[in-house]
Amino acid sequence: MYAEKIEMHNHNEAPMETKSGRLMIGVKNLSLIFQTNDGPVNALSDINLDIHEGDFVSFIGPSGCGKTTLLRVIADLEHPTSGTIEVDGTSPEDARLNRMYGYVFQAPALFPWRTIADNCALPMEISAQPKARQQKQIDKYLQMVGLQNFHKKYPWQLSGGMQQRASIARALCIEPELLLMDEPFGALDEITRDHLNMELLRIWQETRKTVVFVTHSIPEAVLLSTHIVVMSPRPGRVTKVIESPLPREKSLQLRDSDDFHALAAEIRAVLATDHQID
Ligand SMILES: Nc1ncnc2c1ncn2[C@@H]1O[C@H](COP(=O)(O)OP(=O)(O)OP(=O)(O)O)[C@@H](O)[C@H]1O
Repeated sequence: MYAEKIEMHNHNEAPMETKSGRLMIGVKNLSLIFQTNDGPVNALSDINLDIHEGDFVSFIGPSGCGKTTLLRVIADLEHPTSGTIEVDGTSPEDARLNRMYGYVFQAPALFPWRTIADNCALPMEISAQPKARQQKQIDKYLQMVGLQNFHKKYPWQLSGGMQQRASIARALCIEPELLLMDEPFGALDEITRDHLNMELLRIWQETRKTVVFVTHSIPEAVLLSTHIVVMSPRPGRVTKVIESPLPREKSLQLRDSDDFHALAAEIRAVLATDHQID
């Protein structure tokens, strides 16, 4: 079953017991300083965060607050300067080697010379999965994202939204425990974005993955998330973790509800405490 809690705790407090579900990501007193020619950049400062199995967690905050950096630390693409992070009880490196991650970027990052099916196959080719298994996974996930008739097309023959759906299918093909998504719909028009938000919610319900999602959009964070991590810049800190009171099963009409507006207003107020959202 899904866990129902995410907690932010201060340094001296032990992490709180979870009501249910296993701890997928545990971050303690984590800081990250980039050394640059212009001097050190404090990208993340003293981050404490617990994310549980089945949660849909969004990171929101203004440009430069460290959302992508934190996602990359989870994915073992960056390493903390101090503090610790565990992913399902292991290091991010072990989690990466165990293929726990599916990563979806803002740009679909599909190879133009490969068909959609062959793009989806790539991570499975790298992990030397049998061809029959690759085919089964490609069929399953292209169907799930509504691209069952596009196996043989090339990326440039698809719209931006379809390309992004293909990149989600590619991430899901290796059956990752964790889906890490960095502003995946940021470059899309609003109508396509609405559609893909609903698709993503459906896929999340179907697969029961844990999702960590970076966004600049308050409505998107409210619509999608079970928990919203509000971050502030200079240095990047977690200002507040808000647990959503909205149901897990959602429709676009929910955006007209009082609960939706109240949650959006709460996020806006937290963001406004130390900065303006860009
Ligand atoms: N490889 C790097 N080397 C040096 N500084 C970096 C590096 N990557 C990120 N930074 C800096 O770290 C800070 C956090 O960057 P990050 O990209 O994580 O922010 P963000 O919240 O994701 O921003 P955006 O919303 O614009 O994508 C910024 O000041 C950025 O310039």
